[in-house]
Amino acid sequence: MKSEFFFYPLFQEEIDRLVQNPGRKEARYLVRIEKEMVLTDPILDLILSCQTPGKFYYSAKDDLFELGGLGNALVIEAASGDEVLEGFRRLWNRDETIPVFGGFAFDAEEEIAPEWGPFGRYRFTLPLIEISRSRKGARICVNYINKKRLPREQVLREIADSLQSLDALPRLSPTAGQPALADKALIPEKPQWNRMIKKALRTILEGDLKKIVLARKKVFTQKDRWDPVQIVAALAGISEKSCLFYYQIEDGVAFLGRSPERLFRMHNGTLLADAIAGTRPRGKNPFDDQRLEAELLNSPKELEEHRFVAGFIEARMHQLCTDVKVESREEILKLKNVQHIITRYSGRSQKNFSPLAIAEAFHPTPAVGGFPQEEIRSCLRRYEPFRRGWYAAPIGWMNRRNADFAVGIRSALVSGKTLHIFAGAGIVSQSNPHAEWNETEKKMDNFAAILGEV
Ligand SMILES: C=C(O[C@@H]1C=C(C(=O)O)C=C[C@H]1O)C(=O)O
Ligand SMILES: [Mg+2]
Repeated sequence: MKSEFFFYPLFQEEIDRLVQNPGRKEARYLVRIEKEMVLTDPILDLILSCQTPGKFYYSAKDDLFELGGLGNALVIEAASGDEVLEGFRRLWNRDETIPVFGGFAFDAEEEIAPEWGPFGRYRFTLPLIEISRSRKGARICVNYINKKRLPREQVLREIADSLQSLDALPRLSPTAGQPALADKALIPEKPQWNRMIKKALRTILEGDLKKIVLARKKVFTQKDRWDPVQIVAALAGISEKSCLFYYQIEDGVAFLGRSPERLFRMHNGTLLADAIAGTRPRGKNPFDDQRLEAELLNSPKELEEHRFVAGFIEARMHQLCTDVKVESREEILKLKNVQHIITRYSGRSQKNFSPLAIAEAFHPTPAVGGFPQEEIRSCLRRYEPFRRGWYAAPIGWMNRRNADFAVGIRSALVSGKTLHIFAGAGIVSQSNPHAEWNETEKKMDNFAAILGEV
């Protein structure tokens, strides 16, 4: 992972050229220098090896686009989506294709739990260094927001300084070895989970709600701080078609995961969305795996769970799009430890909705909230013994028109000495508390393997 990649030499020539040809004296609001490049190192390795406190990485499940960021040019922390869009208005007036990375809390009305404090309600970052890779190739950019309206020469000097400071940082390699665990807490414990599920089943029986997705978490405490780099590097090594996301806000504070679920992708007016719900473990051998697949695709309980999601996504697609197509219906999605039922949709976005407004229209889908959507947040506030923070909420990148957001599941929050690992399960009328517990256990297996948990 150790990388010998240096940023200043890449931009030095261009910076010198701009200094020598000042043109106008005042710099613009956004100073951005872009470079196409041949990149041999994986973007994730570059991001992880650099010891700057703020950084992120995102790769979509179909590998169409990868984005990494180091440092902060502009961070918008906000209480609403509108505030976020207002925060990036000037940036996108200058160039609407510039991507920013971030997300928002599962329940933006809820009080923020202390461990989620640095993430806040909505948070998006325009990085100092932006590295991306698409089918067209790799590109590296440096961004500077000239809030103080400094003269151009000074801005260029500041850019050069920050690049040199990045280059001067010692390069990180992830720490090796097993963690020295001091404590492991299950929130809730199994008996409380059983009570929670039974309560949800009563609510469903009474007919108020039809599906409630309930979550639990494991909190691992170590004597020393967790190394989020070690965890995300291990997640990246899993071969599986899923989104990889990493959002580090401060040293040792990061939200990361390997999510099979794309909330949506918006690209030149085409909207793609997945409905994923209904679960079985992977089999011990191909024969066993096939048996479990058949069981999943024929189970009325799993199909019911899935169809609440598919029906909801389909309805939303019709509100947002024309030409709505079901690309595939009720197929199997195989992951490392589990398999799900997946239905895929596409459509043409019919209005000028911002990607953030689309994310808010979908979230929370019945895959992670429940059905009907309207009452679910207040219901979860009453049922779950912890606050979800950003777990199961949209996370990804957007510019003014395009976006790719994952649903932040199969995820963990690293916060100093504590590591929170999350998983939920869709409760429907035929759910059984014990089976749903086992399902969530399986969904945490990626992390269990990393932690060497038995
Ligand atoms: C809520 C999670 O996953 C969701 C719940 C599923 C289910 O209950 O079958 C399957 C996939 C996701 O829609 C999670 O992984 O935390
Ligand atoms: Mg389920």
